[in-house]
Amino acid sequence: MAEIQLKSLAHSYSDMPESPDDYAIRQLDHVWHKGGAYALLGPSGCGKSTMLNIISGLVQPSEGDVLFDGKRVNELSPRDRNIAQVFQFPVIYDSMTVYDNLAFPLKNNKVPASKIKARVHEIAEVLEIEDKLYKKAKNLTADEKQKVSMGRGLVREDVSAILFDEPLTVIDPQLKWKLRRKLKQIHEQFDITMVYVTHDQLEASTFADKIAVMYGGQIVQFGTPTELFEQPNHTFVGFFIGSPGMNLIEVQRCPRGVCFGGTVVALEPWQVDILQRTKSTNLKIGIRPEFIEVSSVASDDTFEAEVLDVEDLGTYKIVTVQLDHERMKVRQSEDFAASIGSRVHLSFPRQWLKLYVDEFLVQEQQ
Ligand SMILES: Nc1ncnc2c1ncn2[C@@H]1O[C@H](COP(=O)(O)OP(=O)(O)OP(=O)(O)O)[C@@H](O)[C@H]1O
Repeated sequence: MAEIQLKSLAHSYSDMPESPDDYAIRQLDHVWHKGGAYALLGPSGCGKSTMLNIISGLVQPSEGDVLFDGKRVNELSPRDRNIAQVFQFPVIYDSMTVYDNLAFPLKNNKVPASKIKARVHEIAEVLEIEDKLYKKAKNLTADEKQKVSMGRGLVREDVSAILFDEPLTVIDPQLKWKLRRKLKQIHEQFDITMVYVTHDQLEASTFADKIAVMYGGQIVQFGTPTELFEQPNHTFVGFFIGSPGMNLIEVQRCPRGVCFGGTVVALEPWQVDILQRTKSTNLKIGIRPEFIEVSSVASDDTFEAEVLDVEDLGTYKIVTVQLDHERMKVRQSEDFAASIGSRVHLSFPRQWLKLYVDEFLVQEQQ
């Protein structure tokens, strides 16, 4: 097990990158700590697989260093890095039995036969495939095959880390949840550094203690699921995490706050202070649907809006409102009764109203 550090890392698939857009990974520093359960979450094409392949050694980064426990491994082959990688599709030998598939990485490493037997049985038990051990792999279902693929990664006790690249893509939706729980349990039992790539926020937050959100070749936030929800560092995190995502509104500077259309939103003095010191005109405010308060009566700090739509999701409602020329989503309890076309009064609790300059969160200096 190792701490994996990425230092000034960048990667371009082009031989002659000319602009930041030519990079699949833009320069970043990051540490995956020893024994952590991490998810790497982001949309298609943001650079997740590239990052995993750089860690495992399948791809050589064009710039920067990969360090395992402080030692540079850029020149080491994937095999010498001792990384196990589980891909979207099972990588197993169909003609071999499940037992031989699991034993293979250990035989390769010259582990004594008695040790191999004990370890293969231990892993098969954890993955609940003990009764399949002496079956040919080709006779297994897709999810059983993927379990064997995972088992081949888990069976080696000397691995630095296990990297999962969307490992549940081929798995039946009902089994996905079970396998995710299994992986989490395995992590707790074996205490291995695990990095799990996915574009599914639910998958990321059920597996990982901390999630790295990737966007445009950068890690825009690394935090717990709660931190990503309550304090999105970047507009993309606000938009991508949550269902529906954060309401984001383009705004201009106004005395004591910001405005859009004819609406003026007051901000905290420290936010106004920072606004006055920045030149950027790329300004947004963000608030999650869960944090907007709705009332039928107006008060000093409320904004009048029209109800455009009410979507009943069984245990709660998602209400679409129009404030000025902006549409916003608001999450309300089941007993929300205002009808479409009626007027409601919104308030934005200050602690949940975020200000973004150039897409990044403006934070109070401690
Ligand atoms: N071998 C390659 N040669 C050239 N460009 C590549 C190669 N592999 C990936 N890319 C490009 O690098 C960028 C990042 O791709 P990558 O596969 O790392 O993203 P991803 O987040 O894993 O996407 P997905 O979820 O679709 O697998 C994309 O623009 C992609 O087109």
